[in-house]
Amino acid sequence: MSDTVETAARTAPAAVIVGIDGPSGTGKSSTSKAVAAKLGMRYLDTGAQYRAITWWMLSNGIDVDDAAAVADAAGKPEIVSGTDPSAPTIAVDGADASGPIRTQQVTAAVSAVSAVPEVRTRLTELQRAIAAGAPEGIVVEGRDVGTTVLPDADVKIYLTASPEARAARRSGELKGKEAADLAATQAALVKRDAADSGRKTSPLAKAADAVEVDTTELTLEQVIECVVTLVEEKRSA
Ligand SMILES: Nc1ncnc2c1ncn2[C@@H]1O[C@H](COP(=O)(O)OP(=O)(O)OP(=O)(O)O)[C@@H](O)[C@H]1O
Ligand SMILES: Nc1ccn([C@H]2C[C@H](O)[C@@H](COP(=O)(O)O)O2)c(=O)n1
Repeated sequence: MSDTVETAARTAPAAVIVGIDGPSGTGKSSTSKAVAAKLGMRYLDTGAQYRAITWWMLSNGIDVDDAAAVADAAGKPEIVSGTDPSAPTIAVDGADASGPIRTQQVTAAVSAVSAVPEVRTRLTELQRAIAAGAPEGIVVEGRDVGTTVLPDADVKIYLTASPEARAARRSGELKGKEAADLAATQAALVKRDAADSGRKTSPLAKAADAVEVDTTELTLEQVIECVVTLVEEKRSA
């Protein structure tokens, strides 16, 4: 090995794999993107993949409450995630799906689709392949990353926040009439958490070895700093 190559090998940061899980509105996406961007890592939003497959089911007339029909179709759409944290992308059968996957219709249907084991098997395989192909390291966010997708992740974080704080954050993103209905936002959020935590296959859960961070009283910057510190400690260990 030449001196230059040897020095590079010694100084290059290890390819750390980070899993960030937690309920809706706890700050997973904002934190994961910022941490990945700061540390030169890739970023994967697994929720966007569940939303993408749900959008495809709805667009193709599949009854999302018919688990057998969803299971039969689970292998059909091609889902491609772009993992640049400053411009993450999601495409279904070659079409940009980043807008359509954020509609209320998709949000209301995604828990039913993501409870179907065939859907989870398909997307878990995809997520593992993406993580394995990231030599820079990757921050993967979702609901079951630490427990199921990447149980050997180097750093596992479980974000929480009170339902009131999460609803207020979500309402802040909405405009006009929607923003006024804080109670409805909170109720929808709590309902989705219950469905995600209560499903049989790979429910939303904190991994035994995850670090829990309650973000209720923290600014986003404080949460990012906390996670960056944990990842840097792991990288230099
Ligand atoms: N610690 C925080 N303090 C205040 N606002 C925050 C904090 N963390 C995130 N937010 C804001 O809350 C909103 C939801 O954050 P984000 O989308 O990152 O959550 P999430 O956990 O990924 O949600 P979901 O699972 O529904 O996608 C965003 O508007 C974000 O800017
Ligand atoms: N690893 C994951 C990620 C997401 N889901 C499901 C459950 C969520 O309600 C939905 C949307 O996720 P969000 O965009 O709100 O992060 O996708 C899951 O089951 N497993």
